[in-house]
Amino acid sequence: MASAPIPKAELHLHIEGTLEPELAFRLAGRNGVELRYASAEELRDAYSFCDLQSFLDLYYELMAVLRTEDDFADLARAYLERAAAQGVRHAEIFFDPQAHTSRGVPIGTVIGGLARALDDSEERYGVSTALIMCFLRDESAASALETLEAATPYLDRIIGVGLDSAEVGNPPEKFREVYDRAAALGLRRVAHAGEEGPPQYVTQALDLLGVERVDHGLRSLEDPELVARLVRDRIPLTVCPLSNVRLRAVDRLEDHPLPRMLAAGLLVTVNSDDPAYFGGYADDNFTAVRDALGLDDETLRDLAANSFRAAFLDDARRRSYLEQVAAHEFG
Ligand code: HPA
Ligand SMILES: [Zn+2]
Repeated sequence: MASAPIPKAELHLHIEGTLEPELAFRLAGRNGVELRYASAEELRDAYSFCDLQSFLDLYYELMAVLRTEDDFADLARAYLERAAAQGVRHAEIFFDPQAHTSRGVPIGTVIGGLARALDDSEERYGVSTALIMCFLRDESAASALETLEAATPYLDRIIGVGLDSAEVGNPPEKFREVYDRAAALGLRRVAHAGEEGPPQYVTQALDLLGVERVDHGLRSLEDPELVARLVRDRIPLTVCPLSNVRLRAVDRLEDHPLPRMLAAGLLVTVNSDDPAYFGGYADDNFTAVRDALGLDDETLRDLAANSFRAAFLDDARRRSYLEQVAAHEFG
């Protein structure tokens, strides 16, 4: 029998990116939303991307099926069930409120639905959770501030803020004020940087936004001083290998810089980003890098341990999860 997947935390996961074509069709039917695809198979066939923007276009289009609290709860439950089967014990989940409020779905509907699924996640799936609210960087700073204000009644449900969507031309400095405000509210801070954007965006995210973790961060490797800083300050990078190949940040998985990042001493984690679109959930990403890059068991154990080292967990929980990683037996 194949051994169980290694216990891991997932720290870079967009809940809207877990919308599988079959669920999209089910929700479209329930809500009377027309999709411009005849079937789930036809939709799946459209999942071929040449860059981040070509993916984002479809990602935002399909969100039209998400309308009610039940929709968001069903979406999150479907993810948590799959994640648990892939060894995920802790998930820090991104969501994009502006992608819903701009369609007339109130932020309370989004957070209420997600919270319902997360509330019994430990009991049902054995997965502890947290929510990270992301701002769309191709929207204005004023819109991000309004979104943070609209979220104030729900801050007990939100552990931190993030920054996602179209990166190039939307540098971190644009969001300085909203990140200052988030920090004042006691929120943790992360941001996508260095996925398609230059290493200067990673430096800005650290210097101007005060991020504790960098999402993607691949292009940091172009700046040796930045790499030295990330190593010295133990800033985690949440790397998403299958996403990088599908969005052409990396040509082939065999060419992925993950081994170079590990060799440089970076605190790297492996995550699925938008698994419904990129061909795999958390353990699928672990297996894919193992096979393509020839990673040995102890490297996989280190990656899994890094995921808990980089998570927003209290010390007792972190220790308990790290013990599970240390005790894992590979098949
Ligand atoms: O990988 C991503 N990058 C930027 N924005 C996103 N929104 C969902 N996934 C992503
Ligand atoms: Zn992402």
